[in-house]
Amino acid sequence: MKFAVLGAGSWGTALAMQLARNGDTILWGRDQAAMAAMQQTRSNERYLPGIRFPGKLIVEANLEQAISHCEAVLVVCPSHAFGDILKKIKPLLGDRPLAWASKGFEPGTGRFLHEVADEIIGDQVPMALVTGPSFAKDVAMNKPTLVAVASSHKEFAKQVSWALRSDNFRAYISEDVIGAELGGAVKNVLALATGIADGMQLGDNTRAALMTRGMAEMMRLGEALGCKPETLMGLSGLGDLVLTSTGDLSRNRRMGLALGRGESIESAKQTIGQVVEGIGTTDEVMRLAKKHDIDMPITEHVWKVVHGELTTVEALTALMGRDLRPEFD
Ligand SMILES: NC(=O)C1=CN([C@@H]2O[C@H](COP(=O)(O)OP(=O)(O)OC[C@H]3O[C@@H](n4cnc5c(N)ncnc54)[C@H](OP(=O)(O)O)[C@@H]3O)[C@@H](O)[C@H]2O)C=CC1
Ligand SMILES: O=C(CO)COP(=O)(O)O
Repeated sequence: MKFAVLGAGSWGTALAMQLARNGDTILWGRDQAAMAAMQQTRSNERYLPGIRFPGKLIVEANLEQAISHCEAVLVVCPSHAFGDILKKIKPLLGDRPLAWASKGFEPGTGRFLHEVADEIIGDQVPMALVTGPSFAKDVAMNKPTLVAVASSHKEFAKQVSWALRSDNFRAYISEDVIGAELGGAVKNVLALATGIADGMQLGDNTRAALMTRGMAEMMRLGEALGCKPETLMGLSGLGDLVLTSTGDLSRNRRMGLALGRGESIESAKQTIGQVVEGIGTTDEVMRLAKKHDIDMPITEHVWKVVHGELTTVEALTALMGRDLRPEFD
């Protein structure tokens, strides 16, 4: 199946490279000059410097051309741009199936990306999402990686997983779309939390505690939303939480590290220079937690730090001072 990958940031480029290890794959990005440079150097020097594209990766700066020459579309943009891109491609899509690999919620509404896709594209075509513990750089460098492909269309999920499959890449399929999306979003907030703790040099015990109790928050919210617990304990939940809470390639973790050292969000954003989904996701997870009356203290205190209501030290003191309770309710 020939994919057009829409979004030529680090993850779109890495996924296009992975697909191109198996066959012709189109990579589209909105920046004409950047796409011309990619075609010339056969690499994405801005986001993945020094890593050369496979021969079967086709660089395309024209959106209509990209879609008309593909059999399926994979959208890999930041979550805030997801709805806009879908509106743009809807008239071009025809009966081509649609996948995405963005992680997060629609800003301002807290809607899952599959809800946004359902509203804009409807049941016109099969849809799937790719998620799980996968740093773009490692995938681009062909390091062994496992992801999950979630879809209510089992056949399309299988097609996506086969298109991605290689000696160093495996994609497991799942039918739990909400669970897969929830894990990939909430872990961004928890990567901020563990990053903050590490930036404050609180030590290994604190990181383990935040990951474990953060996982409990994810499970509580997941239960309220009807997710399968095993999805959250799998690649798209726990797997991605471990990766982004411990791996310094994570932009969310690096944002947390900066906040923990006392830097501002704006200055950390400048230094990171790429999308940090967790800042917006914190708002949307809090919105969901309130709507479903779920206690998510770590998320709540990350929210308070991000919004300047508490310093990192005050947030730590408040979390450590909570009433004692059973580990499992
Ligand atoms: N990087 C990673 O390791 C992983 C990322 N993800 C997820 O993938 C998504 C994309 O992240 P990533 O590629 O890393 O982000 P980057 O910051 O590396 O790149 C973002 C890309 O999106 C493009 N973009 C931004 N707004 C629009 C728009 N309105 N229309 C079209 N393109 C747009 C940017 O274009 P321009 O360069 O012109 O600004 C840029 O190419 C995020 O949701 C992220 O959480 C998931 C798994 C792994
Ligand atoms: O989702 C990711 C890896 O699975 C990337 O995480 P960051 O967005 O924190 O870099």
